Amino acid sequence: MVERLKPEDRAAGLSQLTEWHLCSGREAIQKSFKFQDFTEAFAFMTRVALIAEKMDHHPEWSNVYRTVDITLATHDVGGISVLDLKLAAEIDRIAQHR
Ligand SMILES: C[C@H](O)[C@H](O)[C@H]1CNC2=NC(N)=NC(=O)C2=N1
Repeated sequence: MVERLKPEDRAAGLSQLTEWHLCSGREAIQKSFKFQDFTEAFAFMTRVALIAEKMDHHPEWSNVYRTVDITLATHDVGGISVLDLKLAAEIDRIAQHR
């Protein structure tokens, strides 16, 4: 079972990511993505969904037109684990190759 990260490890991991923020009032990280249009946003979500399923680690997200808001947390440990940092990095990689 994956472990909940200690604050210092969490901060170190976050500093390696671009524009992911700690949520206020909840141990989770979040980032907002904006695309050219709905089709681009949904194509991105489809790619992320396939990676998430492969990792067995799933985002909380919402989509409004061309914006996708993503929150990552590890429900099994009630906080942030290395899986959230890995998925965030994968999501950024996907967003860059659009
Ligand atoms: C049984 C299964 O491995 C777990 O329920 C997985 C599935 N996807 C998950 N996704 C996220 N974000 N957190 C989890 O704790 C989690 N657990």
